[in-house]
Amino acid sequence: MTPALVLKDVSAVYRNSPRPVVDNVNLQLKTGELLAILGPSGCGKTTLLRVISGLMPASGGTIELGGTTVVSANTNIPPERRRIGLVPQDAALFPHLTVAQNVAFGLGKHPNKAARVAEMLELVDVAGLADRKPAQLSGGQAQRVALARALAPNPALVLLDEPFSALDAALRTRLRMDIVAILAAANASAILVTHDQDEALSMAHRVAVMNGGVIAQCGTPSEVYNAPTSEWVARFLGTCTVLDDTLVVRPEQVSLSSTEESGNFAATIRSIEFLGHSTMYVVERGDGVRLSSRCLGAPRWQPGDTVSVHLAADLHRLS
Ligand SMILES: Nc1ncnc2c1ncn2[C@@H]1O[C@H](COP(=O)(O)OP(=O)(O)OP(=O)(O)O)[C@@H](O)[C@H]1O
Repeated sequence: MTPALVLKDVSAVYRNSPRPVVDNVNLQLKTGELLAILGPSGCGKTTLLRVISGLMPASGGTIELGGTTVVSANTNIPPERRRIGLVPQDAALFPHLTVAQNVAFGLGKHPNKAARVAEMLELVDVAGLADRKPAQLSGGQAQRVALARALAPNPALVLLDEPFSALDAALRTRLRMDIVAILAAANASAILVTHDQDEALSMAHRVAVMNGGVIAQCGTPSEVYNAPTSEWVARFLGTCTVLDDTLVVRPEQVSLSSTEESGNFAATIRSIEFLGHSTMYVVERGDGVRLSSRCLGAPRWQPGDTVSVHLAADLHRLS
């Protein structure tokens, strides 16, 4: 089956930047797949989206959308002809149009405009808000409408640029699974740009971890989290200690007990952070190496206590 999107050696450079901000990026997206591009601020995520959508020219490489070349050395299809739906950070709905009119906006001379709008509003669960203006919507509702507007023309690709960044933490978590379900129901191929590890790991089929303009690693959420290919990726995806420069130890792989057991080693509790569902401890081995340990429930020890530490058997080794 033809991939929804193929990027081959795509680079991008700003006029005043000394080196490419997107540097030889290679990625493929299957139809119906949700790929997260995850990376720290300034790594080039938004620039990559701008190049894919055609808002910025590539300085090199090729881009194919649904088997059609939209960018190459002698091709640069304009944004409006790429069939890409964009969901920006702040919804960016047209303030003077109603919800229904916003969703209808990109439909042009669609034969069943009203029915398509109704179908999209139903899909994102805002059917009762069709006649409201954007100012009368909550942040979460506005993002749903922005997604409906992006999906309405049946785009080849949906780009979501930090779509939850303006929302509070509780709403953000709730909306994540809704958006995944909506994209799946529409069989949409989508790229989600985020700097939030939890968001990328929980929502995407695959995660491309980006750093300094390059894709440091691309894989399933479990591959990038459990089998990082570099110390940088390991650390970016969550708390860890790297033992002997090679062994990646995550807090959930470190268990503590009060009784000595064979294979365990002794350590001293240095700090405690109660997180409600779990407690994060920092423990220090005799040689001064510190490890984080996540244990379910409330704190059982105090700073200064000696505990017996057990490491999981399946620690990942960096090659
Ligand atoms: N118009 C511009 N001119 C010159 N440099 C720019 C321009 N826009 C962005 N940059 C630089 O390009 C780099 C990548 O920026 P980009 O916005 O793509 O990163 P990002 O990963 O999306 O960051 P964030 O998560 O903070 O939005 C940064 O170093 C930024 O300063």
